[in-house]
Amino acid sequence: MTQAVATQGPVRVVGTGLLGASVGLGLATRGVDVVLHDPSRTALALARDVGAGRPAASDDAAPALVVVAAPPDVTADVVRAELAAWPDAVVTDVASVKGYVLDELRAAGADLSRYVGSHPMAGRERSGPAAAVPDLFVGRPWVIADSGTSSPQALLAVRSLAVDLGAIPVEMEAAAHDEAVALVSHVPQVASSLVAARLREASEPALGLAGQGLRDVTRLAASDPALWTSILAANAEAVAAVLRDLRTDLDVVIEALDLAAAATGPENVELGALASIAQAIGQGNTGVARVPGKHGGAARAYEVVTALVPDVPGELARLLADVGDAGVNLEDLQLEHSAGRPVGMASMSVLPGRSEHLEAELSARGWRLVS
Ligand SMILES: NC(=O)C1=CN([C@@H]2O[C@H](COP(=O)(O)OP(=O)(O)OC[C@H]3O[C@@H](n4cnc5c(N)ncnc54)[C@H](O)[C@@H]3O)[C@@H](O)[C@H]2O)C=CC1
Ligand SMILES: O=C(O)C(=O)Cc1ccc(O)cc1
Repeated sequence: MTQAVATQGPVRVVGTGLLGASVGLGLATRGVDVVLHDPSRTALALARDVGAGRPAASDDAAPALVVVAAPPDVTADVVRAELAAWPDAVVTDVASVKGYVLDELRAAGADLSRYVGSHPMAGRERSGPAAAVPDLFVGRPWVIADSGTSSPQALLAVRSLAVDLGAIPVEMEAAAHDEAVALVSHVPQVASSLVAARLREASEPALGLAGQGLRDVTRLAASDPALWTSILAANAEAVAAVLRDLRTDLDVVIEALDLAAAATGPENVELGALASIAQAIGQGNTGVARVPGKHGGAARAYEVVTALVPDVPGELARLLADVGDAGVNLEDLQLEHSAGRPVGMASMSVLPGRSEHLEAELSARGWRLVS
């Protein structure tokens, strides 16, 4: 049985890569008629194959809604062409930058009453339709950016799209959106890439020491360079402003480290240098505590129970079943593989006060715990 949705088909998805195919797949799964278009014949055929919809044909009914999911640098041109081709359709785009697209549309004199910018804050490090998933947007914020003259009907259509795909609509002006994503998405991407780039010539023994910390910091570094160049260039001013502040902070730490390196011991380090290092780390503590946790609420302090999991099929499932049998709800789970060892570490976050009970239950079932 398909869920009841408010979105009216046909929905036309233009650009059938990761985002477009995920939108198509999510809608098609919920019973909405989706037609697809992409200049890449392979991307189009792959999107069809993953179930994102059917390729557009000349005798198709006019779409009620068009979703443009092309790279940011071509988005405004594509939105403009779609507004012109379908005079009764609402057109939205999912580009990661909103001001740039809106400015170009305004300059071109597009009909902005039928256009609403949007941005689902959900993605993956992989591109293309083969990486599409129908539930990509579930529980994620989806920014709705009024063009300034978007009609209430257009705003409602895009809001419904977000809700039908399981996302949480968040209304925000384009400029405020761009400053926000510079800080929470675009600069983290640059930082992750730059840290990972330092590893290019690392020796094998050095890499063998890598733990979850490096994996956490470099996860985004696997992203597509072409797409991210387009995103960063379209949000250049806001991203560069945050990077300048980051450079100032980096310079303070480098200077303090140079002073520490020049001293013969901690007591001889020039006054204030160690405090600068502690302050940088401490300010990071303050910042990370502000990152919203699961379900969009404030970050919660969980207790963590870590178990060793033999690298054998079925062992992780057995561990999770034992956690369930112990009557404990997992709030989060992280897996770490030790390089060259046939064992992994499963770090399970549980609500405060539940770790002692879980540890006792897992020990009784023969699990080795790491304290
Ligand atoms: N990848 C991510 O995690 C997220 C990406 N976005 C935004 O979604 C949009 C699409 O990104 P992805 O799906 O990740 O990229 P992708 O590379 O997987 O797909 C982009 C698709 O656009 C097509 N395309 C290129 N030029 C086109 C044109 N002129 N007209 C129509 N289609 C064209 C390409 O053939 C390709 O199939 C971008 O604007 C990006 O900023 C938004 C949220 C998350
Ligand atoms: O993986 C993550 O944490 C992301 O932040 C993914 C992402 C990438 C690009 C966007 O425009 C929005 C979301």
